[in-house]
Amino acid sequence: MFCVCYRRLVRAMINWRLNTRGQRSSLGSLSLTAVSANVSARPPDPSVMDPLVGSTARETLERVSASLGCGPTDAEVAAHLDQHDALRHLRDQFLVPKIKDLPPSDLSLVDGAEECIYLVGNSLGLQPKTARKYVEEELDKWAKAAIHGHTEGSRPWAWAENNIEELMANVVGAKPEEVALMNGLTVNLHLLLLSFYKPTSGRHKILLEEKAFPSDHYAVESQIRLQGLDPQKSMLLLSPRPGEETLRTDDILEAIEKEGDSIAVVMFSGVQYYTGQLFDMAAITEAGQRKGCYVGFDCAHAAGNAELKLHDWGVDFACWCSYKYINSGAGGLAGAFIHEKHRDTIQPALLGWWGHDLKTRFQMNNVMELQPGVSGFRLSNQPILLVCPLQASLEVFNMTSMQALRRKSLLLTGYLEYLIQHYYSKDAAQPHKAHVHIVTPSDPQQRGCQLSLSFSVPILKIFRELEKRGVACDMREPNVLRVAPVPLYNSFSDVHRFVQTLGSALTAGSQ
Ligand SMILES: Cc1ncc(COP(=O)(O)O)c(C=O)c1O
Ligand SMILES: Nc1c(O)cccc1C(=O)C[C@H](N)C(=O)O
Repeated sequence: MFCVCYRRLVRAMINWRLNTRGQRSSLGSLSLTAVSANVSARPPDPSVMDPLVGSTARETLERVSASLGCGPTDAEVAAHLDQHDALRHLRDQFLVPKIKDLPPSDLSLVDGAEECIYLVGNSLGLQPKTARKYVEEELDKWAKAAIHGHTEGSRPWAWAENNIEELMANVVGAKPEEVALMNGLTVNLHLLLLSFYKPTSGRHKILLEEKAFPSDHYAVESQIRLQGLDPQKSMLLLSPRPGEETLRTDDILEAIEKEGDSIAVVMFSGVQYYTGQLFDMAAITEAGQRKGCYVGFDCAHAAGNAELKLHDWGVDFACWCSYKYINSGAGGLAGAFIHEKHRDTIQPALLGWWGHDLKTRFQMNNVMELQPGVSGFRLSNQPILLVCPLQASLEVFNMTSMQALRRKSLLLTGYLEYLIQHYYSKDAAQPHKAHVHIVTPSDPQQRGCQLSLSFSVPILKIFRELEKRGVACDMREPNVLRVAPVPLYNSFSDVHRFVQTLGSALTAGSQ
């Protein structure tokens, strides 16, 4: 009985691979044609969209407004930038909630029929339109073919996640075999630390930011305890200089240089969740490895946001969730990366059958044939219902490139910064006027799309007033409002509407 099933499975795998090889390449060229058709119908104007051409976002905005005969803060500029945005069509791939459907909206203040101003893709990305279709396909398959779904259809459950690894690898700058899709982010961080954190008496520390995301902090703390060590002695927390809000790259590198001999693992975030600071991952990796440390990154806020080159930078390991910028839905399937240089040397501490070579996995002879690299870290079969929305989103990423998204992002976030500074900077002539301070670094190379804002008036009231007016953003204790215009689906008009709405919220919230 088993032999029959197993043979059928292997045959299905082989057939599937043979059939889809052709399909996938033709799909690839199809989608390319579709994208280039779109672009050629409405050619992008690089002098409008590329802030590098105009040097800075500010210069681009001033140039565009001069050509339109208006001021840089006028809504016409936003409309013009949207019109010339070569990625504009990607918004149509997502479901943007209407204001009336957001629970905190106050319909006496805003038109509920309008789309909300969604600036919280840094916490939960929007739903790709094809997500529901893909999930329904698998529910249908389960209903009609049940057990046969493991091997049948366009998304055989037994290896469905393998088929989207390449798409994910493109987003994080990795080779497909360096990426695994599995578990949640914190679970993956633990699995990776179990293999990379091998403390000795001399080299036992983990270096991380002082205000790392709580789950990362707890993961590191508990890994240190698991090794019988004291977090007080082995957890090295790096804070900004007194009076400063973000870390200087030089200070990070200096800490590594100074403490490196006792550091086992440098474990930073790619983009800091609270401040929005994008760390110089290449420089941190180089500095850490020069001192003999392993260097890993939590890319939760960097994946799908910044242009990552995990492979080229030689990062040892990384992990990320996929429900923020990668739009896979709450609790979506997370990612893990191990550089190919560790393919045969770094072993998983914990084993499960999904780490076994697919070709012989279902022979079930209890003799492990471990897949090399990160693939061997898989434990359980992957939840197909989580693979579906992730596939839907990665296919949208595949319609463009991280380079093109980043190019738009620089201008989009630069535009947000410009408008906030223009309207809401501290004004010595009006000391009682509420003002906004941008915590995120002003250097575009040191940030992704998020700006973290603090206020001269109580932040909670401002947040509530924004929410009433159809803005989705979030607040993080103690004192920032995070605003993230995501280049995949946000428009310049979203940013303009947000800044206008912020004016009303500041007035209402200051009373
Ligand atoms: C930086 C960072 N680390 C860890 C987590 C926790 O992720 P998860 O709950 O998916 O394990 C999050 C988000 O919730 C995060 O932003
Ligand atoms: N997953 C979340 C939840 O269920 C409730 C509140 C927040 C979250 C988040 O994912 C938070 C997110 N990682 C952040 O950067 O704040």
